[in-house]
Amino acid sequence: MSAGLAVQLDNVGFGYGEAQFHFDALLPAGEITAIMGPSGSGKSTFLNLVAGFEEPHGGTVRIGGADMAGVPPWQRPVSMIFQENNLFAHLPVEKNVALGRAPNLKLGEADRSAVAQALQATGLGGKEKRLPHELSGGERQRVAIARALVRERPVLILDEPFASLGPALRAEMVEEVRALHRRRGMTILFVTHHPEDAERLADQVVLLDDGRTIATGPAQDFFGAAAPEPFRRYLGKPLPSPG
Ligand SMILES: Nc1ncnc2c1ncn2[C@@H]1O[C@H](COP(=O)(O)OP(=O)(O)OP(=O)(O)O)[C@@H](O)[C@H]1O
Repeated sequence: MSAGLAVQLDNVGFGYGEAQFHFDALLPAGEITAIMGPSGSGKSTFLNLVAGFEEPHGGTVRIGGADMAGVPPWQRPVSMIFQENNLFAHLPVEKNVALGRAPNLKLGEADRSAVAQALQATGLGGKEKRLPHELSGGERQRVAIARALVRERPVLILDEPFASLGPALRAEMVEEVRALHRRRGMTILFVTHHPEDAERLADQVVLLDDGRTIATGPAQDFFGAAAPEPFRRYLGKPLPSPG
C-alpha cells in the first residue's frame, strides 16, 4: 500500500529568465488534482517543482509535511509519468516495468510478484516479452503506468499522460487511473488540456495562468453552476456581463 501524502506549495517562486512563477496550493492527501491552464502557463514547471527536477528560488514545497528543499527527485516520495519517451527501447515490457522496482534489474520474489501484478492491473498480461516498438501508443503509456505502480510511491504525477491517445483510449486510461487510485489511495497530480478528463477524474482543480495559481478548489465547484470566472474564461464560457 502507498497511501497518499499531501503536497503543499507555499509561496513558491521560480523563474526561467523572463518566465516567472508564483505558486500557492494545497493538494490534499489521497486526492486527485487536475492541473489546468493555457499553454505556457506553467503546468509542467509546477510538476517539476514537486518532483524535484527544479528547485524553488523562494518558498517551500512540502510533501507529507516534510520540506523537500535539497531532496533530489529519486529520494522524493514521488513517481512521475511523462507524455512520452518513458520507455527504454531495447528492453521488453517486463524489464521496463521492473526498472521501477530495481534499477539494476536484480529482482527478489516480492519484486517479481509486484511486476506481475502491475502488468495484470494495466492489462498487459501476455505482452511481457514485447519491445516498446511492438506496442500501440496506449499500451506504451500503460507500461509507464505499470512502472510507476511498482514504485509504490505515495504521490503519482502525470504530465499529460493521455495526450497522444485517441478519445476512446483516453477514456479507457482515465478509468484505469481511477481504478488504480481506488486500490492504492495515492495522491495524484495530473496535467490535462481536456476538461472532460478533469471532470471524470479529479477531486480538486488547480488553474494556472501566466505562471500563477489563479484558482483552486473542489472539482465539483469548477464544473458546477458556481465555476470560478477565470475557469469559465479558460473554457471559453464566460458569464454574460450584467445588463
Ligand atoms: N527549461 C526551460 N528554459 C526556459 N524557459 C522554459 C523552460 N521550460 C519552460 N520554459 C518556459 O516557461 C513557461 C512555462 O512553461 P511550462 O512548460 O511550465 O508551461 P505549460 O503550462 O506546461 O505549457 P504546455 O501546456 O504548452 O505544455 C513557458 O513560457 C516556457 O517557454
